[in-house]
Amino acid sequence: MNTQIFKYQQPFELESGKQLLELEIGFHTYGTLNKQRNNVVWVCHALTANSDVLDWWKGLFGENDYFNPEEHYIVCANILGSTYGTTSPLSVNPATGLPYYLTFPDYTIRDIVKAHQLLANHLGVDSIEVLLGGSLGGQQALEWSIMEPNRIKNLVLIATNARHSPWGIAFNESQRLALSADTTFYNNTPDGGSKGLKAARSIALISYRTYKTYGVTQQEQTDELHNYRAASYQNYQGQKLVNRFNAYSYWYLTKVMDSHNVGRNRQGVERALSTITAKTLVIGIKSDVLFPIEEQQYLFRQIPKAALAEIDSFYGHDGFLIDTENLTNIISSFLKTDVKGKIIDLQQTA
Ligand SMILES: CC(=O)SCCNC(=O)CCNC(=O)[C@H](O)C(C)(C)COP(=O)(O)OP(=O)(O)OC[C@H]1O[C@@H](n2cnc3c(N)ncnc32)[C@H](O)[C@@H]1OP(=O)(O)O
Ligand SMILES: N[C@@H](CCO)C(=O)O
Repeated sequence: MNTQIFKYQQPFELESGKQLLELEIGFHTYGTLNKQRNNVVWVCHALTANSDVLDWWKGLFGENDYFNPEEHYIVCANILGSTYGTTSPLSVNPATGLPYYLTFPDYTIRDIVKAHQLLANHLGVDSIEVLLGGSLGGQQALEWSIMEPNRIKNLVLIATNARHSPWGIAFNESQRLALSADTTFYNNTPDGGSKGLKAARSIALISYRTYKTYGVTQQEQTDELHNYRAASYQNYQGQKLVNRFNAYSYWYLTKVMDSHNVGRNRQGVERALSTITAKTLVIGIKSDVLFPIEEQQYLFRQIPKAALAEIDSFYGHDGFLIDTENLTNIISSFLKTDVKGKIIDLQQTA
């Protein structure tokens, strides 16, 4: 299915006080909005995905999956600064007639959500039955539920946090060091910084997997002193991202992740989380080293109507994209549950 484009032809004000003169948002919808307007499932995607959620979240989203276009009106929008249809550092700045590259303004998770609110208004989506996202997508979903509590009925937060951690920022900064060490990053060409991007993805991947994942999938079969499998894997994965992404979007998106702090200008994180009215399911992955389980346990304790599920995944953080059978079991039982009190501890239902 092709990406649709929503054009917002007015200045778009950012949290920083800066503005984009024009905004385009790439998005996908599947299914139809029903008469009661209560079948909207809105997906917030993570760092490098796109709006075609039926393509990258198979097993949870699809014709024969729990979230399907037959029953649901599924919406997913590409995030600000990404490369799949939404205004990004590779877009032309109307003020100069040239691509932004590193003159793209800094922005935050709140700006991404604000853009998606414009799209929701445009689509006539005034109530979201289920808002969900993992990782950076979960950060957006959490922000949205605080910015517009009345629009969100059910909230599903997977492998995410309330404020990006010093550990997470350190990983992101290490990736930006890799990007900026590649002098072609300053060439201002669409493929500038490709070698840096390859290194950055390699660094990031270590935080998305675990010691055990590598031990099982990349174990050497011989005593050779060259061509280690783990080394080949890092190169392969780095190049795979270079082939479908760009260094400038990656630079800005890592900075966006660093900015995540639901407590900013809201009298702190706990106060902000206490204002969420959606029935909320928090899912944590026990093997996640980037967004450790303590971060989801914290969300569970602070959000008023919250349930918690902790899952085992062989993959670590990226388990949120891969372990869809587990997610389906947990999310479907949560949505059937009537939350009356503060605590529903689903733990692992599957
Ligand atoms: C066109 C687009 O826009 S696609 C956008 C969709 N992307 C997203 O949604 C982003 C989120 N997705 C992801 O991060 C990933 O795709 C995940 C986490 C879902 C899955 O990761 P994968 O890379 O598929 O899994 P995994 O870590 O097991 O790696 C398997 C790949 O590594 C290759 N590989 C494994 N070991 C090695 C090795 N030692 N040396 C070289 N290559 C290796 C495999 O052949 C396989 O290659 P393939 O992807 O070409 O089939
Ligand atoms: N693997 C994810 C990032 C982890 O949240 C992505 O590339 O979007």
